[in-house]
Amino acid sequence: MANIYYDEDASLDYLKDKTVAIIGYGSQGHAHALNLRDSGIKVIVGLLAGSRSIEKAKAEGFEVYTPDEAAKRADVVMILTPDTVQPQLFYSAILPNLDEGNALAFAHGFNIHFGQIVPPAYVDVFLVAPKGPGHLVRWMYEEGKGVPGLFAVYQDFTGNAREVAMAYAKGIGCTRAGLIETTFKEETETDLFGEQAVLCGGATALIKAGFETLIEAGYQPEVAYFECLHELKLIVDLIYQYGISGMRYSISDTARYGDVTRGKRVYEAVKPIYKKILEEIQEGEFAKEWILENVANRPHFNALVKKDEEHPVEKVGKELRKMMPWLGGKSL
Ligand SMILES: NC(=O)C1=CN([C@@H]2O[C@H](COP(=O)(O)OP(=O)(O)OC[C@H]3O[C@@H](n4cnc5c(N)ncnc54)[C@H](OP(=O)(O)O)[C@@H]3O)[C@@H](O)[C@H]2O)C=CC1
Ligand SMILES: CC[C@](O)(C(C)=O)C(=O)O
Ligand SMILES: [Mg+2]
Ligand SMILES: [Mg+2]
Repeated sequence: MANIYYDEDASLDYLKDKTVAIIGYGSQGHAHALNLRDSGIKVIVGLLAGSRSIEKAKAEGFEVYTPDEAAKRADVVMILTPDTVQPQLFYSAILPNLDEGNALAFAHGFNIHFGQIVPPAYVDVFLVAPKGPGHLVRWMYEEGKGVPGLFAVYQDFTGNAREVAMAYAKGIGCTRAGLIETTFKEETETDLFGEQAVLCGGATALIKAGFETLIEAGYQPEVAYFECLHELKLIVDLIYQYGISGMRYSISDTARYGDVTRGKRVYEAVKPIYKKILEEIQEGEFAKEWILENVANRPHFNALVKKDEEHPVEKVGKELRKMMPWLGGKSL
């Protein structure tokens, strides 16, 4: 079993008297910056001139510099821009401003693992990857809770990289929920697999396939929405809180029987596809495709996202969610 680290295992002292530069102020960027600051760490933000997020970061009380200036002023530089723009940003603005003994940090191992960023030997290199979307990293921290996370050290120049990484993870709230040590390879491959096959790609595929099946058979779209999308959250909440067996305790035995027998068929259909998706990740095929898609300005990606934005499940959902004011929540 993996060692799992909690608050008492990590010390914020390793970030005391250090300045952390958060480069990028999006989903993860705003959450790391705010949580670290609330944990008593000095944080500055690095954003390109003209960046849309400058106003937000300033309004939330941060000193905002250009990425090169932020890197120059910092001891720890955490890169939280989209993965595909990180190499260009790293070589143009960050690398020239890294001093000996600084730390270069990531929330995902993609660019190091796939060789898109090659760090200099005179810095520490680590990752702290929360296992949750950035907005939840912030909201849960504010509620005194945390999102679990992984950390890995790729390069330990100072001899303290591991302790600094764990301090960083504590500062953003991961050690409240559980922090696991990993490698850049394991984090990168499992994270890509999870988001493609299960969490995002897999879940949305199940929703769309279920919704379409019911609509095509003549059932009302609103009924299909409640059945295949809305209730999924309620079922997953039970699994999240009580495990699969706990969820099965709350559902009817008719549902339980359908779950274990029909679910098995879905499982058998999906498992070989999952293996193929994982292989494409491990062999760098997915990384190459995604990097080249960006070089071409994302034509395939944009077309697929647009098609899904126009899916009837989105149209129905928009209307039905208006009738549930408690879903308003905080804005993303
Ligand atoms: N999203 C998530 O929850 C998770 C993300 N990660 C990892 O965290 C990292 C950050 O991801 P995420 O938070 O989604 O990123 P976002 O897409 O939310 O980052 C947006 C920020 O990056 C800035 N930015 C966009 N393009 C550039 C550019 N070309 N040069 C400089 N800055 C730019 C944006 O500026 P502007 O405001 O001008 O657009 C904005 O401040 C990635 O490595 C990702 O894999 C890891 C775990 C979960
Ligand atoms: C599930 C998607 C994710 O890996 C995440 C929020 O953890 C991401 O890259 O955004
Ligand atoms: Mg992830
Ligand atoms: Mg990811």
